Amino acid sequence: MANSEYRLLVINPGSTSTKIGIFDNERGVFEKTIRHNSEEINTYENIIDQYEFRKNVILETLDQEGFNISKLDAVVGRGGLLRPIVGGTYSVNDQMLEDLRNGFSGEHASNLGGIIAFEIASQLNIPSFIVDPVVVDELQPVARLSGVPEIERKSIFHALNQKAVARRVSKQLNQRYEDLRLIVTHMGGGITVGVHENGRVIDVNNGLHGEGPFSPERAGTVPVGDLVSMCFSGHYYADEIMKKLVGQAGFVGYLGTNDAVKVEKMIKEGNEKAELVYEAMAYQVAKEIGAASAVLSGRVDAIILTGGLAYGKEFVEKITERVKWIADVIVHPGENELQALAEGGLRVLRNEEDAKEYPNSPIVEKVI
Ligand SMILES: Nc1ncnc2c1ncn2[C@@H]1O[C@H](COP(=O)(O)OP(=O)(O)OP(=O)(O)O)[C@@H](O)[C@H]1O
Ligand SMILES: CCCC(=O)O
Repeated sequence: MANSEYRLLVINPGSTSTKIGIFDNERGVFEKTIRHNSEEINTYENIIDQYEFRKNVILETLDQEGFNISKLDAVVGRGGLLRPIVGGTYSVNDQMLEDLRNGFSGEHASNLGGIIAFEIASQLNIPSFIVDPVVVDELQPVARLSGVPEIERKSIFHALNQKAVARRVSKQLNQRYEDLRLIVTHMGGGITVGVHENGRVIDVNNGLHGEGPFSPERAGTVPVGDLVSMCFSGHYYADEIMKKLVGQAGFVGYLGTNDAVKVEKMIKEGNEKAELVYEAMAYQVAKEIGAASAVLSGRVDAIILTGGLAYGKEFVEKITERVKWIADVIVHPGENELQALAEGGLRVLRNEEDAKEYPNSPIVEKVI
C-alpha cells in the first residue's frame, strides 16, 4: 500500500538567500529563509563554489531545529540553468548533475538546488527531484527573435514562483489559470515579468542575461553599444563582465547592497542617490509591465506583483501608480516556491504523475 504521509525537504537557493522547508504532505512544518549578504557570497569566485557552504548551512539549520533527516522520503530542489525543457517534476540524474555543475545555460544560484538535493538524498537512499526550473520554455515563436540572427532570445525566468502564484491568484478569482491573461512580475534578487496567456508563458524578459528592468543584483537591459565598448576596452575578462551584469549591477552596483530594506533605510536617512536608484528600478519595472500589456493587446485580467521586493510598500505603490490603468494590481509578497516544490515532489511520490527524465522531454524547436 502506498505511504499516506510523506516528509520532504525542499531547497530553494536564490541569489540572495537559501530558503528551506520541511513538508509533511502539503503541510509546511518548518520554513526558513537564510539570507546571504553580498560580501559573504562575493567571496566565492563562481556560484557553484558556494555548494559546500550552502549545503552545510542547510544541514546545520535542520540539526539546530531538531529535524532528523533520516526520516525524509524525498528531497526536492529548485532547478537551474539546464537545457530548455517543458515544465514539470524531473528526477535528478547524471546528465542533469553535469549540466548543473557546468552551468549549461550559465551560472545561477538555482543550479545548486538539484545538486544539493541529490547529495543529501543519495546519502539517505531516497529520491531527489527538481520542479519547474528557470529554463521552462513556452515562448511564442514571435518572441524568440532578437533582431540579430545569431542571437535567439531565451526563456530564463522565475518559472516556479510565477506559475505557482499565477495559479493561486486564478483560484482566488474563481477562474482557471488556463483561461486567464496575466502579467506576473517576480521581483527578487532578479526581476522577471512574464506574459501568461491561457496557462503558458508566451514572453518574458531574460532577467539574468541582460533584459528588462535592473534589479537588486542584475543589470537588465543596458545600452548595447556602450556594453560592446566596455567588453573591448581591455580592462575586463569575459567572466568579469558577466559578473558585473549578473551579480554586481543594480542596487549592488549603485549602492553596494542587494538588500532593499537597507536601501529604504538609506532613503529615510536622506540619501538622494539611493532615492533615485530606488525610483529608477520601480520606473523600469512599470515600463516592462507596459511592454507586457502590449503583448496581450491590452486585454489583461490582472497584474501580479510578487517576490521579496513586493514586501516594500512604497516600491509597490510606485509601480502601481504607473500601471493600474492597465488592469487590477494584485500583490503577493514573497513567493510560493517551497510549497510548489513540495507539491511537485508529492505528485510523483503519490504516482499522480511520472517524474520526467531529463533531458528527454520535448525540447523547444529552433524557429529560424
Ligand atoms: N520587508 C521587505 N521590504 C522590502 N524589501 C524586502 C523585504 N523583505 C525582503 N526584501 C527584499 O527582497 C529582495 C530579495 O527577494 P527574494 O527573497 O525574492 O530574492 P531571492 O530569492 O534571493 O532571489 P530570486 O527571487 O531572484 O531568486 C532583497 O532585495 C530583499 O532586501
Ligand atoms: C530566475 C532567472 C532570473 C534571475 O535570476 O534574475
